[in-house]
Amino acid sequence: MTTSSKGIAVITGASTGIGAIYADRLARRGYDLILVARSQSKLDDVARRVSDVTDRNVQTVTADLNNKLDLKRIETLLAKDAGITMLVNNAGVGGLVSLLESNVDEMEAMIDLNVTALTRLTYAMIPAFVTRGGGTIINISSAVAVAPEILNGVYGGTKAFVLAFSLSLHKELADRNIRIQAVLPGATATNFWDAAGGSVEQLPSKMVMRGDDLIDAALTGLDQGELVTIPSLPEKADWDAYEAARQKLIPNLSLSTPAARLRAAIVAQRTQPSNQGDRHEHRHQ
Ligand SMILES: NC(=O)C1=CN([C@@H]2O[C@H](COP(=O)(O)OP(=O)(O)OC[C@H]3O[C@@H](n4cnc5c(N)ncnc54)[C@H](OP(=O)(O)O)[C@@H]3O)[C@@H](O)[C@H]2O)C=CC1
Ligand SMILES: N[C@@H](C=O)C(=O)O
Repeated sequence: MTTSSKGIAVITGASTGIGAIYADRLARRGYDLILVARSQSKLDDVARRVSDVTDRNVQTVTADLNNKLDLKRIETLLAKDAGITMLVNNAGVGGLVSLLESNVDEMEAMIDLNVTALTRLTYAMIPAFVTRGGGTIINISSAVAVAPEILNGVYGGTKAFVLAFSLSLHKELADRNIRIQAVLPGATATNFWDAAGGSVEQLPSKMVMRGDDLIDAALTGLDQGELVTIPSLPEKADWDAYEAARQKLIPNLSLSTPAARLRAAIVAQRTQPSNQGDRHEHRHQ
């Protein structure tokens, strides 16, 4: 077991699933841990298991990140505890059904957790990392960040936010010795599916990754310096090509004139005699 500490990793959503496996793997890599979730008993189980195997210091903090006061408590912890060197923004919930089948209040709660809590925790963490000269943030996004057609659209939107936010953080903070990684898991065998009202059993097994494989691949991506890690993607070149296509758009996303492909139609509309019929109808309504 590693004896020298790499500092403290704070993992949100560490009571089950992906977060609990991060706890195990990061402790084995020499991190002490602060584990955050709502369920104290599940956090205690994870903490006991991990500290038995690794001898690392593992603390637990119960917090509902949908609750403003609880969230503020975790923000304060991140800002104040000088031992923290890593934040894993993992807590999240999903949705599996379409707009017409889903409830807008549940969608709002999902945005509060997947987007607002993650954003506020990052805002609390970054200035502390800047002051201390560095740190690492791992943001758990999802494959649906780039494939929002697959599950519930609000869920995909929240995970697209996590990806976009991570790309921006990387650009802003690379020269501050702050590492950012966005992880985009595909379907992973955790409680996520039941919590979202479905079942992972309904998916073809060849699409579903084991949690330990997912986290080991994601941490290997981190070791290899990846900004974005899609654990199942066979060819990194495919992501690089996607990213290169996006970068190619950037110089043309804000220009003073409409594109030529649209201009001809605009000119035609503007040179047509004004639509007197419509105005006439309108006047007599
Ligand atoms: N499983 C999958 O197929 C995929 C998952 N992901 C993402 O991975 C992340 C982890 O999910 P996963 O491990 O699969 O699912 P789980 O349901 O197993 O874990 C979710 C974790 O988040 C915690 N959590 C949920 N709501 C809150 C809350 N309001 N406040 C604090 N903690 C909360 C849960 O703990 P507690 O209930 O104790 O609060 C639990 O520890 C999520 O962000 C998810 O979107 C991304 C792609 C695929
Ligand atoms: N990424 C998974 C969920 O978030 C999926 O692709 O099913």
